[in-house]
Amino acid sequence: MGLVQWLKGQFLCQLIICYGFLVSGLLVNLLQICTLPLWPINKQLARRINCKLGYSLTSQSVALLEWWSGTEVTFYTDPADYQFYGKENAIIVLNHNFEIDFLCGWAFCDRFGVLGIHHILSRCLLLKTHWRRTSNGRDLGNCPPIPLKASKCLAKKELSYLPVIGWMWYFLEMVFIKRKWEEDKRSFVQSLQNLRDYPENFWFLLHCEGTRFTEEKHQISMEVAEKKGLPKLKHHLLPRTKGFWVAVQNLRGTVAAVYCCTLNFRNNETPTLLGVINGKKYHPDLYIRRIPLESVPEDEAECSSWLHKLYQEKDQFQEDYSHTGYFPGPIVTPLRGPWALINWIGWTCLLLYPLYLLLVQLVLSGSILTILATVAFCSAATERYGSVCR
Ligand SMILES: CC/C=C\C/C=C\C/C=C\C/C=C\C/C=C\C/C=C\CCC(=O)SCCNC(=O)CCNC(=O)[C@H](O)C(C)(C)COP(=O)(O)OP(=O)(O)OC[C@H]1O[C@@H](n2cnc3c(N)ncnc32)[C@H](O)[C@@H]1OP(=O)(O)O
Ligand SMILES: CCCCCCCCCCCCCCCC(=O)OC[C@@H](O)COP(=O)(O)O
Repeated sequence: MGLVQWLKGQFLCQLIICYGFLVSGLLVNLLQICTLPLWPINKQLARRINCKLGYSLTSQSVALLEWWSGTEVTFYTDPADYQFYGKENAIIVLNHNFEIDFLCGWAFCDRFGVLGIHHILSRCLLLKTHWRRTSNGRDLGNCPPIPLKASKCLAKKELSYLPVIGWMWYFLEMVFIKRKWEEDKRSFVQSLQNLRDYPENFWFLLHCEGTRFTEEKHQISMEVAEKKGLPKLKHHLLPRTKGFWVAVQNLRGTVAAVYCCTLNFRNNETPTLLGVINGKKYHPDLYIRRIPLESVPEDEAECSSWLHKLYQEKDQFQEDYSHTGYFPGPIVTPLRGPWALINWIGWTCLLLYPLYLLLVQLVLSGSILTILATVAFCSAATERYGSVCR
């Protein structure tokens, strides 16, 4: 095992990563709260600032996935569709089987600039074009318009209470639901309507299955499929169609396409967040199909059948993948930008400095007892953590 791989497995390194994420997250939350007075004055500016703040947090987990654990998503898609990615608003329909599917989603977003900021930095720092100054919606600088992007999702209400991530999503105008239609319908429609004048291009993620796949849930949902006379699915739960239909209806004219995304991992890997933090490399494959929104029926019943048919196709892709290890279509490799890593290193350096001062103070305090107690605590924690991970 190389030194770098050994370091990745060390509790102290992982503790530093989690410390950095949590403290920078709370700082981001605080800065987001500071934007509150701006909302009534200049809502679009407040939204843009929140997107950038969101990027500085979310991209840390992309850096963790791609640079720390070395996991790279392999993208399968039709090259004719590829040209649209990152340049239009879209609804993303994704299977929900893996603990780190959201991380792979963010990595996908980042490759196409939909996570937040890197296009601006690329242009301003790498290509040396002028900073885009906007006023009354016009470009005043002489660089071409820069696409500004954001990722959104439909998530269960409980996630909005999570410190750091949930609070950040609140400011990013994620759509939260209680998964009880009667209670959700008003706020769901309102949240979708709010996205109609969102100043950034966005991708809106919908897990139509409504919950993560387990064998037990699969069995129950296939009983529902049987009662409804629908073909059984092997790799997916039966999709809930109401949320998809409402999203499509409310985002028509705003969103150009549905991206049907099917994610799987090679060699039957069962990836975990802890594994990623431990520096374990996984092998995700993501198949993306672009379906123009006009081909999704407007009528609720027809839209429902359309979605069921889509899931039957997705199920077939997964079945073929389980035999061949491949999705259809050529592999495309969008470039990995350096910004997620630069942002992560920046935060880590900034937040490690107070820790370093604390350490110096500890050593200078000269108290052997305190130093020994600290070393003993760290060793015990490392040992305990090591036995949990093994
Ligand atoms: C690799 C990634 C690629 C791309 C990613 C790209 C971009 C990423 C972008 C952004 C990322 C940003 C952040 C993401 C990060 C992390 C967060 C990720 C996910 C969050 C996870 C979640 O929270 S998932 C849970 C929330 N989502 C949903 O629930 C959506 C699906 N549900 C619905 O749409 C529902 O319709 C509803 C919730 C809106 C309403 O549900 P309700 O039940 O009240 O009404 P319905 O009409 O839908 O249901 C009643 C009908 O259902 C039938 N029924 C009963 N039991 C079942 C069953 N087990 N399965 C299926 N159907 C069932 C029942 O019979 C009723 O049928 P009727 O015919 O009588 O209507
Ligand atoms: C640099 C360190 C980075 C550390 C990264 C940590 C990031 C934590 C982000 C948490 C994001 C939470 C996303 C959770 C998705 C989720 O919650 O899925 C489950 C639900 O669908 C189904 O729930 P249910 O139906 O109730 O079982």
